[in-house]
Amino acid sequence: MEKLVIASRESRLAMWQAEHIKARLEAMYPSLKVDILGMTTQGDQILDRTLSKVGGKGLFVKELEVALMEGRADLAVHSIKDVPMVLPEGFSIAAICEREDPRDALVSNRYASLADLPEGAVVGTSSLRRESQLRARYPHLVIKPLRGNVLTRLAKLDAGEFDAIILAAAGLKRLGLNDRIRTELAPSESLPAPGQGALGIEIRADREDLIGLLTPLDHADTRDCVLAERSLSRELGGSCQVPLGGFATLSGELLTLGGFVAHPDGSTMLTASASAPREYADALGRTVARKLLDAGAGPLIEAVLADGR
Ligand SMILES: NCc1[nH]cc(CCC(=O)O)c1CC(=O)O
Repeated sequence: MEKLVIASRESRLAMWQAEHIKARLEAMYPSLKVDILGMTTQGDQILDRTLSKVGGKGLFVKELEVALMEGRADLAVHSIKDVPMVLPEGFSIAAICEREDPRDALVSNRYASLADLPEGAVVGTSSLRRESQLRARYPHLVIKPLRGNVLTRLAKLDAGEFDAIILAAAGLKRLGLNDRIRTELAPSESLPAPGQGALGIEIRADREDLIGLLTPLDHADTRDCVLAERSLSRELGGSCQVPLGGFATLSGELLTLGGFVAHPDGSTMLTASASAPREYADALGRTVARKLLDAGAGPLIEAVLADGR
């Protein structure tokens, strides 16, 4: 292989991520030339509605998959949290790379922590997961929708539309915007999204020629955590339409997964967790999902989906 093409969204964060993978590949394989094919996805274009209303995660990856299918690109670099839990037929994830900070972060020009936000303070987020957790723990706050890429969201905060916004710490850190983070939210306060902070490399399933090349980019600890988180989400029909979180950690060879499902208004919040040896990551996700379903997640999910329609 002399040349590889990476398909990427064109946002600053997506481009940073594609450049990062390009640099790692070129460092490993000095004779390899890597190009980046930037493209706009529907998820980048539709900005006036929340993701839960326009059909969710697939919107950020579909155009990239078409490029893979048509042979215009060899691999697609994604934030794995934007990748649907069930890939379309004919695609596979060849590597899950080492995770950046998985936590959510509070960004504000006035307040240093969630606890400092006064009654009626306006917090921007369009993630039902973030919204439900804020509403459950801080019912005195006003949550307003905020879409667009990371820089657009920061610009809206700076324009005074919000007292604070919640973003993934990983995106800010990758863009060198660490100094915008006022506090990282502990997972007990804002449980991250399945896969948050990790990159996934997608290829066409028939491109076995790429597997060996990409395997060194795979990070086993991250992969096992993310597999458990994604298995939980998949089992609950995970999409952006239902507030749901999943976060796994490794301690030695033991994987511990926590998850929640909530009503967007924060009135119901079901939580569950379990541990298992890391080789059972997928089963662990199903176990935690089962516990949530036993606690009533099924009817809750049905009700949330019915409200959204
Ligand atoms: N939903 C958009 C998205 N997809 C991935 C990230 C951040 C980087 C990551 O989680 O890897 C973001 C922005 C955000 O949630 O603030």
